[in-house]
Amino acid sequence: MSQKLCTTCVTARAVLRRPKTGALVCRECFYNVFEEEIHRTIVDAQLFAPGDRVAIGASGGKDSTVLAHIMKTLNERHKYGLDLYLLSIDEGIAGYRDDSLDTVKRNQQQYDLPLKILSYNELYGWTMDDIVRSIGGKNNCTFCGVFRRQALDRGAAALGIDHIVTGHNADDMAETVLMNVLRGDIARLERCTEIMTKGADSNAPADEDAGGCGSAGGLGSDFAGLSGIRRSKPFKYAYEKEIVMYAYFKKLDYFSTECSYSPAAYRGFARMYLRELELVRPSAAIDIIRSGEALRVGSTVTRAVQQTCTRCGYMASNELCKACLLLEGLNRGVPSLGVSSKSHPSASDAASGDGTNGTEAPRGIGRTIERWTGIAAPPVATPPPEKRAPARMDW
Ligand SMILES: Nc1ncnc2c1ncn2[C@@H]1O[C@H](COP(=O)(O)OP(=O)(O)OP(=O)(O)O)[C@@H](O)[C@H]1O
Repeated sequence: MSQKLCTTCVTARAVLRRPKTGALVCRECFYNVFEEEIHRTIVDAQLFAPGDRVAIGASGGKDSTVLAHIMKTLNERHKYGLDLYLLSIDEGIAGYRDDSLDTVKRNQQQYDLPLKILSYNELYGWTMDDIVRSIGGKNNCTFCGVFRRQALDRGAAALGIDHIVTGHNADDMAETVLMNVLRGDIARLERCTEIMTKGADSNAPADEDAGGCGSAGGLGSDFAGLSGIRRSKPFKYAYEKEIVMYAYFKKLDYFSTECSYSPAAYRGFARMYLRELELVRPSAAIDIIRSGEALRVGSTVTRAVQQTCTRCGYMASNELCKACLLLEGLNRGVPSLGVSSKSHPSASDAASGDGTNGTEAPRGIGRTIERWTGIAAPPVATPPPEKRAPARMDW
């Protein structure tokens, strides 16, 4: 196969078989087609308007690193006229997020984008390490997903940004559809394939739609305006494998270690199921997304009525938003408060809600790409030496 020509340019040697289409392509044609598919997604969904201030949710992982690279590339190439920023949340997980944030700081230099980092500690007075010490290893992803969502909203609002893009990809979307089907969450199923949401997050776990906070540390009730923050997923139709290949061939600098608190989440089962489906039907992820998009939910299905959190003023499905409830439980030493919700998924589900438990690029990525494509991978790119330059906080 390695001697075959690219089926697009019919000139250069093919270096990979696209997982999405099965087409043999050379490196340049792969970059081109991958980037232009994202551009098409953005244009078709009318995600942006000139002058928009857009924050890229940057975790340092493969998806958001490729997203930052592509958003910058397309913004310049197609003159979107966007003001781009990197927005990172430091959950306070020693040995994981501190290392991935080092990657984001390098990305900030590489892409020359302003970076804002907000930490759980400064927002809530708790790091994830503190939370796990307090509650143990079981429900921590619920806290993390809910708090991250709020932290991203808060960071964006503080910067006058009304649009956050995240690196959720086609595999994430398809898994979410499957999970909502499997647990019978019809109301969420209706919304989970939307490319853009405003306020409530269709992927959010439990009552995470509420975002919000109720920090004993006194975040106050300054959530006015946050309900207007848009979230979108330009990688909605991009296959995770192709994102990894793009990062690999472009030698992008990303962090590929799994979160130390990542449990055997329910999403993991959906992911395994999707992988098996793809063996017999490579288009399974896109087909599942399309099915989700075409679904119309009957009027008899009960949908949560959106309210305002009486404590912090943010959107909620109950008197208190989920974040306020969780924080209340932590501060009162009753961490189970707000974790179990009859009508909502378990804590392990929550790991997936904000995309907090996505599949990382496996180690030995060269070997993996070889397995996926059947083509010998080039030598592994070593990340550039760490520069340790201070992050630019020029908001
Ligand atoms: N700590 C964070 N700070 C900012 N954005 C985040 C953070 N964690 C996740 N995100 C956003 O949510 C998306 C999905 O996150 P998830 O945890 O599922 O990771 P992933 O699928 O491995 O993505 P990535 O490879 O970008 O880490 C990320 O691509 C990123 O845009």
